[in-house]
Formats: sequence, C-alpha cells, structure tokens
Amino acid sequence: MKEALFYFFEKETAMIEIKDLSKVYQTKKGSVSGVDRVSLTIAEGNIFGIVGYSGAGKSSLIRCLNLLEKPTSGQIEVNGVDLTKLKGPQLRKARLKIGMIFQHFHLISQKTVAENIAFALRAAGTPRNEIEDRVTELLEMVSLADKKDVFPAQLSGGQKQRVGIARALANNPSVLLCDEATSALDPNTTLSILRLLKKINRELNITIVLITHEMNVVKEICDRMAIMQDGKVIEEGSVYDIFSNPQTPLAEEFIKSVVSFDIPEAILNECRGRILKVLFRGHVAGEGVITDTIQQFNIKGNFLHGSIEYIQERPLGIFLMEVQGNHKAINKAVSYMEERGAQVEVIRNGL
Ligand SMILES: Nc1ncnc2c1ncn2[C@@H]1O[C@H](COP(=O)(O)OP(=O)(O)OP(=O)(O)O)[C@@H](O)[C@H]1O
Repeated sequence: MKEALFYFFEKETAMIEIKDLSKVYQTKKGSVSGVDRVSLTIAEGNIFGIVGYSGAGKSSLIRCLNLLEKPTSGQIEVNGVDLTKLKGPQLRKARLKIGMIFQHFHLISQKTVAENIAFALRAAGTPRNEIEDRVTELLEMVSLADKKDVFPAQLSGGQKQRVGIARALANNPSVLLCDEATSALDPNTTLSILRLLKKINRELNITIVLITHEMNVVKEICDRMAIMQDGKVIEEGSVYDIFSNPQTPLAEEFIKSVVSFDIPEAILNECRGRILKVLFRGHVAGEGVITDTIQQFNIKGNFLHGSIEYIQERPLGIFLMEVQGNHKAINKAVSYMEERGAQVEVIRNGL
C-alpha cells in the first residue's frame, strides 16, 4: 500500500516522463545513435539540467522532447500526454505548452522585438485585440519594455535571449526547454539570464529542462541533473547529491570544472603526512570540527585547499588537508570527524 501511495505521488508530480527513448539517425555511412534507451522523470516545477560533452546526445534528447526530432522508439509524456502518439493539430496544440529557447536565439531579424513575440502569439491563434497587451506584459517580465520597437541586430546577446524567453513564454507553456541557452553569453550575462530563468520557474511554476556542457550553469540553478555519455544517462540525481557524492568518473570530471582541488604534484610530494579530503554536507561547521579534532587528538593539521560551495542554497564544505602524528591518533581523529558528520577520504597515505 505504501508503495502504491508513493507511486501515486510520483505520478502526480511528474511533468515529463521519458520512457526508454532512443533516437537513431540514418546516414549514408550507416546508423548513428543519438539517444540510447533513456528513461527520466522530471517533476513539475523542477529545473532539470542535462550535461554531457559534445556528441553525448543532449541536443538529440531535448529536441525529441518537443518532437522537433522524431524519436526512433520510446515514449515522451508531457503533463500526462504521450506526445509520440499525437499528430497534426493535436501535436501542434501540445507543442504550444512547450516553449523553447536556443543558443543562437533564432529571432526573426526583419521583425522588431514586439513583432517577434506577436508572431508566436498569432501562430497560436491569440485574438488580435489581446496581442499588444500580452506583448507588453511579456516584455516587462523580461525587463525589456523599452526595446519593444528595436530590431534584434540592435540588441546585445543577453537582450536577444530575453526576447527569446519572452517569445517562448508567450503561450503560457508548462515546460520551457533551454538548448545551451547561455553558451553564447559572457559570464555576467549568463548569470542574469539564469536568474531570470529561476524567477520564471518560481513565479510561473514552469518546469525547465536545460542542456549544457557547463557545470556552473547546473550548479547555479538546477534542482536535479542527469549526465549523458554516448547517448545514455549514466548518472542522475539531485545536484547537491551529485556534487557531494559523484558516482561516476565523468560526474567527478564535471564537478572538477567548478570545484577544483587539484594540488600541484610538487606540493603533494612535499607532504609527509596523510592527505585527507574532508567533506561536510549541509552545514558550515566544517572548519570548526577540523580544528576541534586537531586539538583533541594532538595531531598536526595543514590545510592544502578548502572551500564552501553553496548548491541549491545548501552549503557543501570540502577541505583537503595533510595530517601528521601518531597513526592511531590519526585513525581516531578520522572516526571522530565521521561521527560529527564528515565524509573522510584518504587521498594519500603518509610516508
Ligand atoms: N541530424 C543528425 N544526423 C546524423 N547524426 C546526428 C544528427 N544529429 C546528431 N547526430 C549524432 O548523434 C550523436 C549525438 O549528437 P547530439 O548533437 O545530440 O549531442 P550533443 O551532446 O548535443 O552534442 P553538442 O553539444 O556538440 O551538440 C552524435 O554522434 C552526433 O553526431
């Protein structure tokens, strides 16, 4: 019964269900696998990040989500409707509830900002007399009310993406797909676009799926994430869990691009003691616990690296340290830190 209830709850909150999805491209040189038997559940109101290197299958997957790309097999349910079973007007109607923004914005250069957005509204059959007000409302939402009558060429990259977002929101979608939406932007503009996406997610309760090769994008706004390689999802979970306890070498590699603990080999070679990686999840008391431990067990501690990252507003403290002293005392110190909530990994044993 408990399981049944849990299943019911899961079903209730799922906005997107991808079931055993595959996409195989037929080329002159034979078939190429883009997506390979991917299953994912994305909950309503989530910001879900899909990361992977070039060729991992991210674009193929996100394009299948609104049937821009026709899946070879599998199902995609959005809000309980299996898109793979829809055709013609039904599919067009379902697609209106899935907005999309792109790396290179895809704005119509001959139309003004307002006309670009109005175009999406007209295409969806919005009554003429409602269009102007809706355009104004959307431009206010993306803080571009003053750019209504300018052409895309007169806008910065960040402003163009804001227009892209306004256009994607025009028909009140329940899902927003973001295809490398910040990859063409500088770091500050990226941050402002990510903040806007978060605001849209929170205020309008729109489920967001974004694909990116940049882990800092995921760290900044995503609740959950999946890592893709060779068309498959190789790891999936909450962003916090993956950052604090990655399960695959690829996840570790992506995390290192944001939180790097590489110590120059020459420095490591100078260390005589045991090198520990000490990780604290969810509270910032890490340094205090380490200091207590050093005093209590009469060992010497030397910090090599340390940082407290905030992921989904929860702290994650990671410290790399050399400890020296009596072996038994060090073992006891490690146990003590573990009792106080730390996760301790021996990076190198002492000489
Ligand atoms: N239209 C296509 N025709 C043939 N093969 C394709 C097509 N689109 C993608 N592929 C292949 O599918 C695989 C996945 O590509 P995809 O573009 O989905 O990956 P990606 O992770 O989005 O990479 P990138 O970030 O470089 O776009 C690659 O091997 C790619 O060559």
